[in-house]
Amino acid sequence: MNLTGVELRRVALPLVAPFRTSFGTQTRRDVLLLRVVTDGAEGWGECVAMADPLYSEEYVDGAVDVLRRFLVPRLAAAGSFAATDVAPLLSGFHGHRMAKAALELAVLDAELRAEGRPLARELGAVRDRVPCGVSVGIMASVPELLDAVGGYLDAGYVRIKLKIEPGWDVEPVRAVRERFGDDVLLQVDANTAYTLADARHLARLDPFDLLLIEQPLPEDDVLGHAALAKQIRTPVCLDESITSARGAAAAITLGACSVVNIKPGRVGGYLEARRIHDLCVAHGVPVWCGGMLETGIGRAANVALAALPGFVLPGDTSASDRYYRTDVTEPFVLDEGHLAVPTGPGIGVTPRDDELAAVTTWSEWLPL
Ligand SMILES: CC(=O)N[C@@H](Cc1ccc2ccccc2c1)C(=O)O
Ligand SMILES: [Mg+2]
Repeated sequence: MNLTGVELRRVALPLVAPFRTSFGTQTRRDVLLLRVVTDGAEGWGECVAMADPLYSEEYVDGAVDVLRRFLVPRLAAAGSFAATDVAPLLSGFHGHRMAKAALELAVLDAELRAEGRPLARELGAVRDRVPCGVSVGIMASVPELLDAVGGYLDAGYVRIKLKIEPGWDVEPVRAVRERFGDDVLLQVDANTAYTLADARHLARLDPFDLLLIEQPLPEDDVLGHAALAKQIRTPVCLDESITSARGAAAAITLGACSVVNIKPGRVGGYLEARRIHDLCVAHGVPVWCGGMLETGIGRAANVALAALPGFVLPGDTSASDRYYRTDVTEPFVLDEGHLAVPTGPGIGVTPRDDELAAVTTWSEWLPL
């Protein structure tokens, strides 16, 4: 396949409600979308980086720069190539996994659309719909949290994830258990907010039968997570720490995690995400699909990935209206707690021109 050009496009989407985590409060999403034009078809990709480097070291302006100056020119110089060539072609550039993932997805989408093949089948999906969990932010009070959780359970979400941080952890978890009972699938996500010195405090979550505690310690503290896992009963799940299949193998071997949150953007793309899935399945480690408040473009690809056999826990593949009043694609709507896996060629969704124009803040065409 030959690339004829890449369009970089930033869209601004207000969130339906502020989303507070241990690294700050978000009220809008500044998303970088990619449209790749090839001799065969067009393809869409989404970069999950935030506007500010608060979740990871990547941020939107940096992704734009590295794509414009390094990643796209590298592909342009390669002449004809397949989607599986993208990661090797870009491997000389260190890091920038979210930018690389966006470009790889756009090329993969174009390639599959040209051949009329759905992404889900290409990745090895075994289901036509996936059960959906929801990520619930830190709230101003426990009553507000309980209202939010009640609303999501009424909407049909099959798993609740509570953002936690020091000072907002045991009490909200206890309140949710007391209000909604022991059968609700419940987990927490600290986004690196604790240290190993908090182990005894985190062990106070053990009585609440959580599915997992996600990324309690800093992303580079794999040994700390292995030590913590020996001091608490709640299974440790890693998110920010897992950036490649090699890193996943090391974390599992060291006993740093017994569950993995797979986010294609964080690990450099959907093909690396599938490699991590395969590796975790081989080790008997359950995986689930994380979320980065994607638009329908990234959401469609995540739902396809979440349909692979090793994704045995509900993911953060929530409906579009969890975050946005309107989406750039047809919205993903929860149906009995599930989202349907797109069946069309490629990612199976396409942005609506009117919606896209309404939320576009900037775009640039990179001719090749
Ligand atoms: C659904 C969920 O909790 N996602 C991330 C955290 C997160 C939270 C807020 C975000 C705001 C803008 C962009 C990315 C974001 C990611 C996580 O699992 O750790
Ligand atoms: Mg997380």
